[in-house]
Amino acid sequence: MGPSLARRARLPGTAVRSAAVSAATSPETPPETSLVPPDDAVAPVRHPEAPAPGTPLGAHYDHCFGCGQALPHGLHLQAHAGEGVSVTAEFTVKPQHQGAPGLAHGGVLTSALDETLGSLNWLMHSIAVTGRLETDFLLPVPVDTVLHLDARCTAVHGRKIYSDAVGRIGGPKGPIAVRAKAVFIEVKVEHFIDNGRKEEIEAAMEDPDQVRRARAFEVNP
Ligand SMILES: CCCCC/C=C\C/C=C\C/C=C\C/C=C\CCCC(=O)SCCNC(=O)CCNC(=O)[C@H](O)C(C)(C)COP(=O)(O)OP(=O)(O)OC[C@H]1O[C@@H](n2cnc3c(N)ncnc32)[C@H](O)[C@@H]1OP(=O)(O)O
Repeated sequence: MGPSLARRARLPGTAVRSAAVSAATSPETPPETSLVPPDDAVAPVRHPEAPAPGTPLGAHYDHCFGCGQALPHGLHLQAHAGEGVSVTAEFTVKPQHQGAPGLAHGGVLTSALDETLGSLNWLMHSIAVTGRLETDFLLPVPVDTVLHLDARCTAVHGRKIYSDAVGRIGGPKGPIAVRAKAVFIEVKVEHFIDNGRKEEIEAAMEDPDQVRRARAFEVNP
């Protein structure tokens, strides 16, 4: 075996001499938004027409990697409305979700958290995209495990929606294997229409169910 990368002699011309750039001060990257809501944030409000607790939320888009049924290798996550602005969801780790042998990939687990947190916005009839998401991985999650997810919205500040989630293994009351905090940013439906690839957007706009699902969230009371 050759020397480790740390001990290997540097190749000519590979030294990086540029000054350290702080993400917080670079004009190209705005500073990170804190995951802690500001003091003047308000409590989230459940929309009066939000589905009753226990109701399955269904997929927002059939080809969504998280909740869609059309992708064979997707997560096929099933979320249910909870009390207030909370949801529960289940995701079964499949062999195609492995990172290390027999264990779920961390990015896949983060996707499951992201999807669950994203579905909270439905209960407020708000369309929002993930702005920031931080995950803690506390236990390894083997293939075939059912991850029991529980998410709630904690605060809203302007277009920023603060939420957190945990994922338990060994049952809905089992130990926490993953947890996350997120800030979602409310957007108009045009966010998708203007930015999505043309062929998928056209197909979505030709699907009356998809248009209904997207438009239903546009008008807040
Ligand atoms: C008819 C066909 C329609 C088809 C549509 C189909 C279905 C639609 C329905 C529902 C689907 C909705 C979501 C999907 C649900 C679940 C999936 C999981 C969720 C995801 O996986 S989703 C993908 C990953 N996600 C992105 O792809 C975002 C990329 N990004 C951007 O598109 C922009 O970056 C954006 C829009 C985020 C902001 O841009 P912007 O210009 O609108 O915002 P702006 O600068 O005005 O900031 C306003 C305030 O947000 C703060 N802020 C801004 N950016 C932030 C950040 N990143 N983190 C934390 N805070 C942030 C500022 O600090 C300011 O805060 P303050 O007001 O306090 O100053």
